[in-house]
Amino acid sequence: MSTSAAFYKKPLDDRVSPLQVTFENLSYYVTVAPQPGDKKPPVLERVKNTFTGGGGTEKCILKNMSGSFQPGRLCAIMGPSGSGKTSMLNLLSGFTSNGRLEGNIWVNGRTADNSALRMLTAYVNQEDIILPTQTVKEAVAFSTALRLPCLDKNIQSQRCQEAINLLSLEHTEKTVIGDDENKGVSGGERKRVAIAMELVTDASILLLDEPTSGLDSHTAITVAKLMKKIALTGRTVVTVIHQPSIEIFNMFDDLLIMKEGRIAYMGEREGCMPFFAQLGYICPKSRNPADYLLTDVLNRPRDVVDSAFLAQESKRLEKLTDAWDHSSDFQKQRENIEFPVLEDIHESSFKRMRSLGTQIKQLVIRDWNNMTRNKLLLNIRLIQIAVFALIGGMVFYNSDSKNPDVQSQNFQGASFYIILTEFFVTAITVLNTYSPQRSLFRREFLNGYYNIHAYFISKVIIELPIHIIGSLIYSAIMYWMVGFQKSAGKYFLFAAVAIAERLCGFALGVHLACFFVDLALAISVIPLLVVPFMAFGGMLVNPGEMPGFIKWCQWISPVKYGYAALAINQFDGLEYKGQDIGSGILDKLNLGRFGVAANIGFILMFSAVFTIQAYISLVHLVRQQGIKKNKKKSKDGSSDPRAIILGPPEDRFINNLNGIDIVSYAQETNMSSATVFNDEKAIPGSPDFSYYQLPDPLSGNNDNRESNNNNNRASSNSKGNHRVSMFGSPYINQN
Ligand SMILES: Nc1ncnc2c1ncn2[C@@H]1O[C@H](COP(=O)(O)OP(=O)(O)OP(=O)(O)O)[C@@H](O)[C@H]1O
Repeated sequence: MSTSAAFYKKPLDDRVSPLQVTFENLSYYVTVAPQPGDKKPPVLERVKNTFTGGGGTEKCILKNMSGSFQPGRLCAIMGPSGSGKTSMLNLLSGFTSNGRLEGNIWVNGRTADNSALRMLTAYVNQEDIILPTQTVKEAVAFSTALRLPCLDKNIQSQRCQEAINLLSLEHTEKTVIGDDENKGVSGGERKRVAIAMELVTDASILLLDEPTSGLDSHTAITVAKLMKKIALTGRTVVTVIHQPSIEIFNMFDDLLIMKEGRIAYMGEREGCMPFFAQLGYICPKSRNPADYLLTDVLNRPRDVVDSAFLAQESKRLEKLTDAWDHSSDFQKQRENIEFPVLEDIHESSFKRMRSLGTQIKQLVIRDWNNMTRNKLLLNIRLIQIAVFALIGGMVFYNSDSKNPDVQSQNFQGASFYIILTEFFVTAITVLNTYSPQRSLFRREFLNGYYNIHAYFISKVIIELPIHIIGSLIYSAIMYWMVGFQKSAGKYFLFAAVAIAERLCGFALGVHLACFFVDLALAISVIPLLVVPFMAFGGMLVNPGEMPGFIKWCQWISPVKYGYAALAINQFDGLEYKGQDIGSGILDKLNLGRFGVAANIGFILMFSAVFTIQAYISLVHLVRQQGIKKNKKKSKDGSSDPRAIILGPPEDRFINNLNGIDIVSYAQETNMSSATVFNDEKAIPGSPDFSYYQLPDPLSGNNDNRESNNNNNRASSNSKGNHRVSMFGSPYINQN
């Protein structure tokens, strides 16, 4: 019998647990918008779809894929563009956020759902989104501090340095990552930083999407060598690659060749070309096998219009993938699935999230650096505050010296102006700043850097003081220039309203940034809020004179509460030449029965509502929509994906071992230790035998030992149950 585990070697790095990924009948579907020419559903259904977002047609991205990825080996996923390589990697990493999944993915024989896969894998995706203002060392240290399972600070910094050295990034340690506008590290270095950031997690499964794309050939080879080096430590390394050079191609241990969501070949690299040769595709000696496969064998001609020829090509390609399903190499993959590595998965294999306090601390430090290094943005924000205050101050300058009518009009105008600048300008500024960080948040969240609470709280910690200081500067300039009432109490209430409106604008900006995928879309939605908020703001039209059926809208406008608070604050007790003029004006304004403090309270309530909405939008952003959930329960009844992974393998795989000569199986598969059976066939010597140490395949030690005294292993079972143990604690098979 040959099995997948034949590939398995004891890891060289004792931090690594050998994790084998197997998958069976994996199909993945997404819903796409209805295409022109699609049959239209009945009217009622269309109306329902408008609200539910349903109604699209289902598209199959991956079709019935079965196979395995082995620990200690480097596997390349190759295939023409659109063949489903990235989708496959997204499924393996648990990054898939929508669609429907059929089939199973197992890690060491345990069902793994999206969240389990995210905890077990490190994923370097194509975009390698890293905060541009971080230096190389800061980026790697940030990942280490938040994701390395070990808490010891010295070990953390040692591990961070190890990763930097391994990726030859020492000379760029202090260089910023940069972006299109501010040049930082090169494309290849950036790619290597992204790999280092994942490597420090000590994850035993490393997935990379096109890590060599856009790199010169020398750097591409360096990255490929590095992947090989990582695989040799015992990790399972899977990479999507486009058109590798012959040198890189020869570094791969295994290949998964895909065509239109199906497997065209999966197995050892050496077996690939003979497999295709057998189907009549013989690679000329002068050609790079990867080029030959991707251009001559698997590619559908794109520039041909002859429909008969295209139909012929479709048939040819279908035959090719059908041939895989009937091949002996496919049978090997089936055996890998049926007889997986069953080694225990330990807690240490999970990426561990730090405490909330540590997450907040790391995020606050990073955000602070980001803000202070982004000097231009910071300066513009400060200048903006000063300019708006000065313009307002000049337009409404010395209003207290004017006659009562002008004074009243100016105070009302100034109050409205303050609300517009503090509320709407802040909302737009925040939206512009936060919207681009959306994808960074999504990537880091899904990669297990931090949770939503930590992200949220850190943003508030960083932004709150800035907005409060901003409003204080604004109030200090504007209040005295306009000539509002000279009273410390009134000044502080004025500042409190400005702060509350600014916070409300901040919360609205964050909400819009989290809710809309696209910044342009979010900006175009802002007028839809601004105009009604202004119309019902209490200044443009007298609230008492509005038509009854629409009057209530004033109560859902944060502008109205701010305007009312400022107007009441100023007109209350306002005198002209010793005469009270304020009460008359307030009566005419019809601003409602609430006082200044109550109005401030309402503005803060709006801030809280926008904040909650922002939080819900963030949750929505990372929510796993529609993906099949892990319904399986662990043996102790838990449906927690972590408990399932830490528990025993599925009965199916244990049962598959029944009746098999487990000792020769383990020897054949190079396992260093195996087996406890109350089954005479499997037991060398005594029927009470409980543990058998096989020769270590790496040390070449052939001194087989029999032992009865290993307490961690099974002893004979009084009930006569069969016990099977591969590398770990025994699992009882109730026969
Ligand atoms: N969420 C989705 N909605 C609609 N179509 C999708 C979705 N995800 C993937 N696809 C489609 O599935 C196919 C496979 O996409 P995928 O990105 O996995 O291909 P790929 O082999 O990685 O391509 P490339 O080499 O060009 O990156 C493509 O036709 C793509 O348009």
